[in-house]
Amino acid sequence: MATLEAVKYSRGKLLVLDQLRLPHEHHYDEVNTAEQAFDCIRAMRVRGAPAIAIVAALALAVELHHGACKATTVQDTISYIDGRLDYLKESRPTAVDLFNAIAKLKAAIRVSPSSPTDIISTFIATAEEILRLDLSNNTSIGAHGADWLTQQYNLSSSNKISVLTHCNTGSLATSGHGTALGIIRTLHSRQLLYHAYCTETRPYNQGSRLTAFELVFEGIPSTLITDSMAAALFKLRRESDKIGAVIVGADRVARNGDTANKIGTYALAVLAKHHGVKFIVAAPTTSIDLETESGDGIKIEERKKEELTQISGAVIREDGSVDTSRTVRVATADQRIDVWNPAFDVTPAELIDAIVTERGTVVKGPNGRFDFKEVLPERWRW
Ligand SMILES: CSC[C@@H](O)[C@@H](O)C(=O)COP(=O)(O)O
Repeated sequence: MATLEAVKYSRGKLLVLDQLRLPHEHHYDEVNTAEQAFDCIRAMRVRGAPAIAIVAALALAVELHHGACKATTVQDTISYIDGRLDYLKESRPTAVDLFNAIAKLKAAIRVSPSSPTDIISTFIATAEEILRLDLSNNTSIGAHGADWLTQQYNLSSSNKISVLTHCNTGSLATSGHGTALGIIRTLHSRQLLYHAYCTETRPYNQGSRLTAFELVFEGIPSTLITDSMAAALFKLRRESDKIGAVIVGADRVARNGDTANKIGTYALAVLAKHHGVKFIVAAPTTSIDLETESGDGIKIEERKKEELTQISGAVIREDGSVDTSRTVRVATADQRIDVWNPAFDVTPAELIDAIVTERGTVVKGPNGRFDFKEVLPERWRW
């Protein structure tokens, strides 16, 4: 079955799905410059840690492919690209995939650059590799996560698991398949999934607008709840509803395993601990930040108050059907109220049971700490 694509790319052309219009409208914007990519990321027309990095890298690749860089020397070409990457780095502050992609691109163009053309070709090839790798990484995360859960719960087609997920970590947040949602997809394809629950994910509703849409699109048995219903869900003891695991993504995993993810993740981890439910983070190694010791060092993005005080959606006709041609924005609170709107929170490593990467599942060692040496030998430094 075809899957949803956040980006469509061929050399020299990048199309980005406008996620603000989902689930009612499927509209792709052409993104040709770093400025357009910056705007697309900042406005959250594309969102999700891996997808942000992919759009930034590919937009600059498109710009370079069309001759935007007029530099005639190796040094000036490198400076031009560095400047464009530094600009893109400012688009959103919490997800580390973009920063890791920028570091990779900057390093690649410095390996024996012989001419401006050579540097530009290397840049484009590296940006395209970031896209390719993300897709294969997600498939591996799905397999490792499903393997780990199978082993923990002795899963089989007659002993399936129900899970809860938060925010959107699927095809729309990545190059395809997804991270946490990738594990859910793999469980489903292996006939090991009883039911997937997804939270609405207030205030931006990535769960109800995007994850619910992906789950329905894929035909995965699923139910939407508000964020505030999670504790009640964990308490249910009906076989079909018993949640075996919470599976979430990550915007940044610090060196000690503390994980920044969509606001509300921390609350779910506390609830999961209380109810004895396993809490799993699914993230490619591009989301791991070894330079940041703990969650205290992660910058948390704060977003505008209108995300809490207003909401937009398609018009419902008298007969209950949805008129996708018209969207309206409505006020849901007194517009003068002060608002605190952190987009992410940090779940302490002590509340996380496993971190699933494309290179395997990391659990705490006998010292009670996560250790990413095994999955990131090339980046690991004491
Ligand atoms: C796969 S990214 C991790 C997600 O759980 C989530 O936090 C996310 O998609 C990022 O949020 P967003 O603010 O929508 O860009």
